[in-house]
Amino acid sequence: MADTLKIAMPKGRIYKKASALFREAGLDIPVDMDETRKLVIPVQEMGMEFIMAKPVDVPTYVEYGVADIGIVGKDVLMEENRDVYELLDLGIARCRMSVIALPDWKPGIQQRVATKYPNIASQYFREQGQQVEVIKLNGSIELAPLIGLADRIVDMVETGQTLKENGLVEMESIFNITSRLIANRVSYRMKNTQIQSLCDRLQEVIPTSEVK
Ligand SMILES: Nc1ncnc2c1ncn2[C@@H]1O[C@H](COP(=O)(O)OP(=O)(O)OP(=O)(O)O)[C@@H](O)[C@H]1O
Ligand SMILES: O=P(O)(O)OC[C@H]1O[C@H](OP(=O)(O)OP(=O)(O)O)[C@H](O)[C@@H]1O
Repeated sequence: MADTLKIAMPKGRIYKKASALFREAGLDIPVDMDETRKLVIPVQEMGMEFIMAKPVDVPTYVEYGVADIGIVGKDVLMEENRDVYELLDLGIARCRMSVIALPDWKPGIQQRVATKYPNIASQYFREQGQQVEVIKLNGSIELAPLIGLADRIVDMVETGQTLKENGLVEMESIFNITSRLIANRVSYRMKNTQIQSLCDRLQEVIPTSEVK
């Protein structure tokens, strides 16, 4: 009997899409799992165990090896910069990281940028040769330029509805985002057969047009 394969699953919007992908791959995931408050959930199939995590914490659990593998957005992966293997682009939860401002924005001397992603934003503006003060927020980022906390924001855009409803414009798209399957470096060697078999099954159901 193989060891349990521990998977850090992000609660929220990625979980819904990831569990649908697992089911498409023929893995027997109970449909209502996102409605339970249970945080460690055994899944019979392939001897898996789901660890229901806050999305931003997934790379931490995987780096420390308390989860063998995990599912996480490319945005979090880049921001957290943890020592993990990136195994697979799952092509789900597609959106983009962008610089956003009010339509009348003009470059000024003292620029403030609000974001949930201070590392990504700082690196981006450094590469652009722009000196900005980065302010970390935890949600409703679009509020910042509306109420004068910041001149610009760095945030995700999917449908563009949030921008439209708040009269904001996308100045530049920085990179595209999809969810990724990541692995702990030791687990990848020790549980390679199980991990590879899961990757193979998932790969069969990721539409090629979705993979970037
Ligand atoms: N509007 C969106 N469209 C598509 N994918 C998105 C969108 N917003 C976020 N994502 C992706 O989903 C991931 C998780 O987002 P979600 O909103 O579920 O978590 P969160 O905001 O980090 O969680 P919490 O609400 O617990 O703070 C993001 O890291 C990103 O990869
Ligand atoms: O282009 P759209 O389809 O409108 O999606 C983009 C919005 O979705 C995310 O917010 P989320 O729903 O995670 O809420 P948050 O403000 O709490 O981060 C993101 O931060 C944008 O605000």
